[in-house]
Amino acid sequence: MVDVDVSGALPFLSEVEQDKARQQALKAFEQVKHGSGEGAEWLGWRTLLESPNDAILEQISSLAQAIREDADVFILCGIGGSYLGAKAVIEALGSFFPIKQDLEIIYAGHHMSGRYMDQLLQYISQKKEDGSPKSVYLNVVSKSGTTLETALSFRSLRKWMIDTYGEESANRIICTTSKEGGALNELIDEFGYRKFVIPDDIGGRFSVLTPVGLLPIAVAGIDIQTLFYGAVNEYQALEETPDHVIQYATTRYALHQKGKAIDVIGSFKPELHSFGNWVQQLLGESEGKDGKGMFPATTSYSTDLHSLGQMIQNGNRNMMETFINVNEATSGFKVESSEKNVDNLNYLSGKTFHEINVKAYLGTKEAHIDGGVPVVTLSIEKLNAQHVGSLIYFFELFTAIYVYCLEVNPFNQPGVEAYKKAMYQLLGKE
Ligand SMILES: O=P(O)(O)OC[C@H]1O[C@](O)(CO)[C@@H](O)[C@@H]1O
Repeated sequence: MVDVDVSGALPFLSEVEQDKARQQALKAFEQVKHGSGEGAEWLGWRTLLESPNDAILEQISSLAQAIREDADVFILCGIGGSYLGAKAVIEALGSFFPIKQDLEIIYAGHHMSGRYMDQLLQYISQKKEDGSPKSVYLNVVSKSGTTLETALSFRSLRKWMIDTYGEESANRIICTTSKEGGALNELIDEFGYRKFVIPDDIGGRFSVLTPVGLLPIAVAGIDIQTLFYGAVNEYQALEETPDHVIQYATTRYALHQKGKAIDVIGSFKPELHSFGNWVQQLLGESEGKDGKGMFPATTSYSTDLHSLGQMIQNGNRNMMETFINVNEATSGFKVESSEKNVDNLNYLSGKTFHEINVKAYLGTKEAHIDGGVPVVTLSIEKLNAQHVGSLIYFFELFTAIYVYCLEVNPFNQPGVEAYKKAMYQLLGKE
């Protein structure tokens, strides 16, 4: 289970403030549980875990295995919830550096850089060392099937696939979209592309445990059954004993009520950087409505202590901080002893980087609290598929509960349309 430590935030809140917020969080949890809150038709991310569909997990795993055996490159074309969850898990559990001969995952469709597309097409057109062409698979993910960034990139990539592989391209293009509607479904009908369905009752940012996230994650070689059942376990545990998630929601809500406007969400594990980006969308699109919500800012430590650390320590006291910790070391890499000790680092000889990093976390936490920043720490035991699955569901449930505390519908994102409307007008779309 995800562990929650709010002791670094409680000194900033009175008992009355905590009690009031706790009542609101308990009420919000009941709304989620009984589907009685606004937007309850979007609770499919819970039903998914209540009644797991092993057949779909199996289907995804075996397709992923076939792709892994044949592909050199797997392109995931999507934006927002259609790629952030997969990227978060792949980076959390994968390798920092490409392993030779291993399949390469490339992201596309998440911006409109022509230079990126140009270079991507050149890159996938390059021959391998033995002179043979690269074997490329393309997974386009778009619930609406109309998102411009994704659709534009898919148009170019699909053309490249057809030019390169001819009819066989149909076997190499996999579409993940809604059951019906949207341009993608028309292409699927016309060209017979393989299709995975995003359930209607699950919004993009809550979709990582559907084929949206699971196919790319499985293609990356990660055990999706373990990931999924890690989430199922967390779901079951929190239905029984929601104390941890309620504590976090209570604390964050009380701090927001007291005027905190930014939640700096950081980890001392750089492999969790993209996980922070996933949380950022989950919270940002869910809570940022009606003039309410905290700005979710993602940081990666200790790197960002040398860029944002000053601001967090001494800047405007309008922020709180959420640390995401992993208790167990992910490597035993050690500081070696040096005969001459010119750099004066021998006092650390024999210690692991993990041990030093833990001290950096503890020191940072202490300093930030002293500097007036309330701190909450969320911890998982190990960085593996099971615990990352737990963390995913924990954040999903937390988001729903916390946003209901604000009396806001967590599951829509009406504000995203404003830029689209203005952009399409400028582009002359009819
Ligand atoms: O899967 P789609 O429909 O392409 O949408 C991608 C993303 O765009 C948004 O709708 C915002 O425009 C997100 O909520 C979503 O995750």
